[in-house]
Amino acid sequence: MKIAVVGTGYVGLVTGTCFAETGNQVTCVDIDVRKVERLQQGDIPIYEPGLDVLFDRNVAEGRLVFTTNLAEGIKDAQVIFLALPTPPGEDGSADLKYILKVADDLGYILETYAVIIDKSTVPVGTAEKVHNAIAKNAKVDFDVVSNPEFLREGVAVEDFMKPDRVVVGTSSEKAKKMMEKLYAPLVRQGNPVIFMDERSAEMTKYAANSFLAMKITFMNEIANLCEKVGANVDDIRRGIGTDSRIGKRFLFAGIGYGGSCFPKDVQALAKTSKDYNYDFRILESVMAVNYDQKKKLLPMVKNYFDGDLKGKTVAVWGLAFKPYTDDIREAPALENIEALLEAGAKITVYDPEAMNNVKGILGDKVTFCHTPYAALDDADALMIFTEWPQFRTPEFEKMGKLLKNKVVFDGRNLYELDQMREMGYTYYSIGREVVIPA
Ligand SMILES: NC(=O)C1=CN([C@@H]2O[C@H](COP(=O)(O)OP(=O)(O)OC[C@H]3O[C@@H](n4cnc5c(N)ncnc54)[C@H](O)[C@@H]3O)[C@@H](O)[C@H]2O)C=CC1
Ligand SMILES: O=C(O)[C@H]1O[C@H](OP(=O)(O)OP(=O)(O)OC[C@H]2O[C@@H](n3ccc(=O)[nH]c3=O)[C@H](O)[C@@H]2O)[C@H](O)[C@@H](O)[C@@H]1O
Repeated sequence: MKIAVVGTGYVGLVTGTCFAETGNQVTCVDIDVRKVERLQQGDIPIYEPGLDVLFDRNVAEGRLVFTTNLAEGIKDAQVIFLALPTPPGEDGSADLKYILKVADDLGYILETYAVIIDKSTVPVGTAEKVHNAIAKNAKVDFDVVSNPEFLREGVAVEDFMKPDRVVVGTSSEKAKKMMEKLYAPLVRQGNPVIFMDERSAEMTKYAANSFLAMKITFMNEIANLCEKVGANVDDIRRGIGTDSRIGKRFLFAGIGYGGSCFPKDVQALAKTSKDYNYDFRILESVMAVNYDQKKKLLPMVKNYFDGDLKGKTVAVWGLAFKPYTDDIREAPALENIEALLEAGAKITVYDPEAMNNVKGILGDKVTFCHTPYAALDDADALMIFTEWPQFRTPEFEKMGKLLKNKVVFDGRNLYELDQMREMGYTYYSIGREVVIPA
């Protein structure tokens, strides 16, 4: 099939590359001239494990090309994906200006029937808005389909190629046939496509992200209670996750959810509820709890230093909002670093992938280090915000020699309590007893 993908951010690039990999001819369009130049030179602007191999192969074999020209990019395309940003507007609703602008342009330039696919996360009713925006000027027949994306950063290729499910919202038989053909290679491998109407598909995406955010938040609240009652949240996770009705995944208590999607999507669903005069109380709680959770370790650090962080050096491990990505959008580490700087602390940081992205924001306000151990040298404490695998089994003796105080504030529960006790560390984590050396 001939496919156009408009927007080559995370989702656009993965969508385009994966559909090229399944034998389609894909043109990716972006207005960011520098990004397109980089892509044309074979340089991927994001860090996403496994994407490079597919990208290189499909570029080399001519199935994946890039342009800044929308008319050129969509020419003869049977399907046109819109993988454009939907950032939160001032009132929390998803801002549709990027999508509606492209929809408007498409009306003028569509030359043959095409299925326009909303891949972005968009509120209920958007397919209709996109349809109307195109229809204003369209001279040919077209359909608008909702096909939300469920991939996770860091495992995006795997999620895209072997999805738990593909959701397609359409009321057009013609578009349905096209979507069946498009996803046939995935269906043949046993990955189901679930068809429904457009509004239900749009809601499915928000329901999925909000449910997962709620699941994490529930565990964070259990963790906070565990600290008070003297229980261990990791045991609770194992104890309830084995119940197949609950499931093992997304039960890890921590420093709050971040990233470019959960925070904005929970907020957007709350706004949709308000617009329809529905008081979605759970969502309000999820947002409030997560706001506090992100700053949870700060009082512990302040308390440890008797309320005064002036002149103290805090080493930070992990900047990305989660491992296997360089994405720092809504990353808990950033908020914490800003607060620590404000309190007068000095910061040394290490992250295997995200430091370049943070340099543009924090500049020389923090010291960027080339190894996790370099960040510890002469630091007064260590804080951990991202569970990169390399932080899981560090050389504790070496760490103890580099740190001025053997104290760790761990937002991801990476270490066993007994292990830290034996090593003589003071160890604060989430939803577990504080380890204080005898
Ligand atoms: N990042 C993720 O893991 C996931 C994101 N989503 C959703 O997918 C959508 C896109 O997200 P990301 O890929 O992260 O966004 P992004 O912000 O990384 O990329 C969007 C791209 O669109 C381009 N763009 C903006 N206006 C344009 C125009 N008029 N013509 C052509 N290109 C234009 C930008 O230059 C940028 O390269 C959002 O709605 C998001 O909620 C859904 C699932 C996963
Ligand atoms: O709409 C989106 O953009 C995507 O949002 C999330 O994917 P992503 O943001 O890449 O990352 P997740 O792995 O879901 O993690 C989100 C946040 O939750 C946190 N988290 C996750 C799991 C957990 O058990 N505990 C926990 O605190 C992570 O640390 C991270 O900050 C969803 O998992 C994807 O299905 C969805 O497509």
